[in-house]
Amino acid sequence: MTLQNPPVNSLSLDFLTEFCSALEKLEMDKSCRGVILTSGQPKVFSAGLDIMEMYGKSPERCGEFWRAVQEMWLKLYSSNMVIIAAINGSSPAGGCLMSMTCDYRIMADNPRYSIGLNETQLGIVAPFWFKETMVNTVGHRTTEIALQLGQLYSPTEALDIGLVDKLVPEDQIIATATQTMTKWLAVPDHARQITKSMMRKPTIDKLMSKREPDIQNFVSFITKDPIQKSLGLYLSMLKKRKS
Ligand SMILES: CCCCCCCC/C=C\C=C\CC(=O)SCCNC(=O)CCNC(=O)[C@H](O)C(C)(C)COP(=O)(O)OP(=O)(O)OC[C@H]1O[C@@H](n2cnc3c(N)ncnc32)[C@H](O)[C@@H]1OP(=O)(O)O
Repeated sequence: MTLQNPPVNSLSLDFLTEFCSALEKLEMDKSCRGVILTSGQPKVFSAGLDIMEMYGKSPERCGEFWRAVQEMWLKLYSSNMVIIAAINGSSPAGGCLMSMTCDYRIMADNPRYSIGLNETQLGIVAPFWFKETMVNTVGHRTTEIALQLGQLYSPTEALDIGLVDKLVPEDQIIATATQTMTKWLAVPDHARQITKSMMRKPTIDKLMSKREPDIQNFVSFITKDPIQKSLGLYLSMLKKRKS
């Protein structure tokens, strides 16, 4: 699957809806046992959640957006398929979350790229299921530091902490992902799928049982004046940096 939402693959409501529907089709297709997730945009895997979906929007619209974010996470994290992330660009916040739901992460070895959950840098807080996905990936202590600082890691740093599994030159990323997929698909599906589910079920069940309160929490948090102000400042910083 190639992410195509120019310029930076930000995760808008429309894009998330289309992504989930495409993933669901593959999940139901018995001939499809694995997916390589990559970006069709230069330099960026995904810029994370579309900040415009959280800025100046009605509570109803924010709720609808958050449900779509939850759905994307649930579909990816609980997929029966082998999902390999071929991270061919920067992957902050929601982009990092998306990468962490995959079974294996291969990143392009380019020091200009970065990956991490940088929410606190925007004045927002990564929700419990973002946090737990990271704990499940890199452990508790590393997550505590990463989340409080809103740390973005270079590919080499990400490899050191286990946030990604392998670095390769960018032009070898799909070939390496394909070789890796062959290895993963050599394991009998049922045994691998049950094992994956055993590892991830507690985190998935927790969000499933708290979906509505999590949406309400998000809406009441994101629509608060100081949070809107922080997002506005961050957006203007992004635009200024460009000029
Ligand atoms: C008490 C507990 C309560 C819990 C409540 C839960 C609350 C949780 C809430 C939210 C969680 C959010 C998670 C997120 O994912 S937030 C998004 C964070 N993303 C970022 O910080 C990334 C920002 N972008 C960048 O750093 C760069 O754009 C980069 C991805 C590195 C690409 O750089 P470059 O190639 O140089 O491109 P530009 O910066 O020039 O960007 C091009 C245009 O795209 C716009 N842009 C960039 N990112 C986003 C985005 N995430 N959303 C919307 N728009 C984005 C950028 O402004 C440029 O626009 P323009 O061309 O109009 O200037």
